[in-house]
Amino acid sequence: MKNKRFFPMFVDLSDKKIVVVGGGNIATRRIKTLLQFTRNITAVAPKTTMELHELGKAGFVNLINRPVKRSDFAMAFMVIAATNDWKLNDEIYRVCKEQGIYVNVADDKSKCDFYFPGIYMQDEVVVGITASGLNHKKARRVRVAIQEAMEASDNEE
Ligand SMILES: C[C@@]1(CC(=O)O)C2=NC(=C\c3[nH]c(c(CCC(=O)O)c3CC(=O)O)Cc3[nH]c(c(CC(=O)O)c3CCC(=O)O)/C=C3\N/C(=C\2)[C@@H](CCC(=O)O)[C@]3(C)CC(=O)O)/[C@H]1CCC(=O)O
Ligand SMILES: NC(=O)c1ccc[n+]([C@@H]2O[C@H](COP(=O)([O-])OP(=O)(O)OC[C@H]3O[C@@H](n4cnc5c(N)ncnc54)[C@H](O)[C@@H]3O)[C@@H](O)[C@H]2O)c1
Repeated sequence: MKNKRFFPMFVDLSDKKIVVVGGGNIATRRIKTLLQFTRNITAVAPKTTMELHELGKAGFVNLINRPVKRSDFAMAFMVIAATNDWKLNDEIYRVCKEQGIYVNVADDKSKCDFYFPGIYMQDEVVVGITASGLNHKKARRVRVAIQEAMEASDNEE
């Protein structure tokens, strides 16, 4: 093991403010995942994917179309830095650490208070898989294996 193990905390996000910085493919994918847990998401980016633009227009996400500002993090519980500018991602990391906000920097696993897991959900069951930041392909493989096993056992019933 060349990395720390993170505790799998299952947390109620529905009443907490989440700020996603960036509006590209990664931000869009993570916002779609988070929408299964909360509608309290603010995304800040000068440019967004069409899909995120539509989610903003439909009112699922509070979309702010401009470069991020420090004040965007006020009252945030969790921040995801998913811009294509590593210096900006690093600055977001430092601001969040100063303010005690949980932060995930999508291009640097050493700057994550939490990792994004591979997720599978079925009714009341929520499966979250991490490979401790060492192997996202393995996290995906394990998630798919569990998903297939659960679906196969349903079909047997
Ligand atoms: C599980 C999953 C959840 C999700 O993202 O939804 C996830 N990554 C997934 C996919 C994926 N990731 C990457 C690609 C691009 C193609 C490729 O390279 O293959 C693809 C494939 C794709 O995009 O399709 C590239 C990548 N990922 C990270 C870095 C930076 C670094 O390692 O430092 C870079 C290089 C970025 C760069 O180039 O700068 C970092 C992280 N990615 C994590 C999670 C965290 C814990 C990982 C672990 O458990 O080990 C961690 C550590 C932190 C975090 O981001 O939370 C999801 C699979 C879900 C599923 O299918 O079930
Ligand atoms: N963790 C993972 O699983 C994973 C996977 C692939 C890539 N990445 C990393 O995630 C990051 C984003 O990747 P992508 O493919 O979504 O990039 P992208 O180029 O599609 O999107 C970048 C976004 O950043 C926004 N941005 C730029 N400057 C900004 C500013 N000042 N304020 C707010 N937003 C700003 C842009 O408007 C754009 O929406 C990259 O650093 C990439 O290396 C992470």
